[in-house]
Amino acid sequence: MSASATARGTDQMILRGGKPLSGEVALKGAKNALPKIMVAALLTAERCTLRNVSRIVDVAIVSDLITALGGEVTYTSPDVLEICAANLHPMERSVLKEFTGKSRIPILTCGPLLARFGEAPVPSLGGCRIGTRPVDFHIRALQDMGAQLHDESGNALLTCERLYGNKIRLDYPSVGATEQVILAAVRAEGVTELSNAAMEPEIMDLIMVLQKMGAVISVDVDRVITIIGVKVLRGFDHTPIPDRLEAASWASAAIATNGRIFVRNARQVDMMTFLNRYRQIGGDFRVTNEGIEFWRAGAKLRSSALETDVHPGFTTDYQQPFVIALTQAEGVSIVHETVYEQRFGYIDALNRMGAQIQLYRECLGGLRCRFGQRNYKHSAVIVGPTPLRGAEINIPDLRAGFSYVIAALVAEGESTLSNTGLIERGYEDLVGKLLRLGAQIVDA
Ligand SMILES: CC(=O)N[C@H]1[C@@H](OP(=O)(O)OP(=O)(O)OC[C@H]2O[C@@H](n3ccc(=O)[nH]c3=O)[C@H](O)[C@@H]2O)O[C@H](CO)[C@@H](O)[C@@H]1O
Ligand SMILES: C=C(OP(=O)(O)O)C(=O)O
Repeated sequence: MSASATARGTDQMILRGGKPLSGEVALKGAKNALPKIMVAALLTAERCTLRNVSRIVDVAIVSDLITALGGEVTYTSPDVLEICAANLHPMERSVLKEFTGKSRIPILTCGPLLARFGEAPVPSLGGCRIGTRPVDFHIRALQDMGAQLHDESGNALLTCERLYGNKIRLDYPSVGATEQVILAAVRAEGVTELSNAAMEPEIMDLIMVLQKMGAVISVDVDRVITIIGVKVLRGFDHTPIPDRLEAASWASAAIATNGRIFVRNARQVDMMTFLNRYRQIGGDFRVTNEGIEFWRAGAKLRSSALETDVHPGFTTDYQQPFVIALTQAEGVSIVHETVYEQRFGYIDALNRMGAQIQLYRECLGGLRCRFGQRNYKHSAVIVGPTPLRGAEINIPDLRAGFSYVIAALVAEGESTLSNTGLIERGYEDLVGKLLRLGAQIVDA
């Protein structure tokens, strides 16, 4: 967050609504790809280069983690990062403690650390508080590959002589657990066949990197990924895929504020499901070789019924910003959140701003969901269009934070958002981008 825009406090932003956002923003490497690719660099002693690196907090956390493990992390230009993990050492308890609760990434070091040192402590993770987010699939998969779990006075430690390939099936296509298995299997002995794997574009990007490093990985039909372990991996030079989640956030901002935003570097192939839904509710877009431009097709937006799902479904991380657009749509919209049990914690504040959103415990959709009949309010019914008015809001998580920014820009009057630092986990230079799009930030 730039110093000027946060003049009211280090973690606060005051926005005045009522003006459409118009102009251009450019995407850099994806939040959900970059940090995992940085972890892949721990699998080799050779130098690795990452380009178009976004200066988001989650990248800074992983840079610090790699440094604390003895790796070298250097920016050779503002967005080019070099990593060399030649002098890596096992994770000490103090390092584990320092990175507890900071992001989702530290657990992905388990595979590389087991491969290099035969031991890896199991970190407690951070990330958005949108559900319980256990790591049981990660641990079970590593155990299936030969790791042993020890619980030393509450500190879980994995050890192994070496990891072995195995047939592993995930109970649910978890992104993190899929990445865990891939990162562990590339240097395991033998073949690993992972079924019910997640297939998100960011996972495919990680696989591209590992293939550049010398790994042998095939992506088969029906969510099966096969990895043949190799003894040595080499360095890589890679430009991660652009952030489709940020692209969808700006697209939602464009139609909610009735503006027009060109998102440079946005890729149609990663966003097809989102683009279809965008068009259904009355958004339009133009795809060019340089990116995608987003705007409203007509004066009014239309309501919709949708369910979040694993890729290629409607990604859960699109959900919160999109809901703000739905508050401006004519009629009744339904959103069934099937990935996280508690991703509607941000709704109360929107209702205070004038939105009419009711939450339900029932599954309001056709998908078989793990949260039905379990007391989680995971379906939302949105009645629109509703004018919004400014409010004081505390940001609970990353995407909720961006959705409140959009709501504040739609609203009449001023809104004070606090805890804006959380947004920096996934959006680089948010204030600069907002200002260039014409947002009215008080005191910026
Ligand atoms: C840093 C990163 O890439 N974060 C993304 C990643 O999170 P993350 O990798 O944490 O999300 P997962 O795909 O693992 O989680 C999906 C669901 O599986 C459950 N689960 C997961 C693992 C496990 O061991 N046990 C278990 O029950 C979770 O509680 C959740 O309900 O994928 C999510 C789903 O697309 C996105 O919302 C996050 O932005
Ligand atoms: C849920 C998200 O992130 P994380 O998994 O890092 O908490 C997100 O990016 O929307």
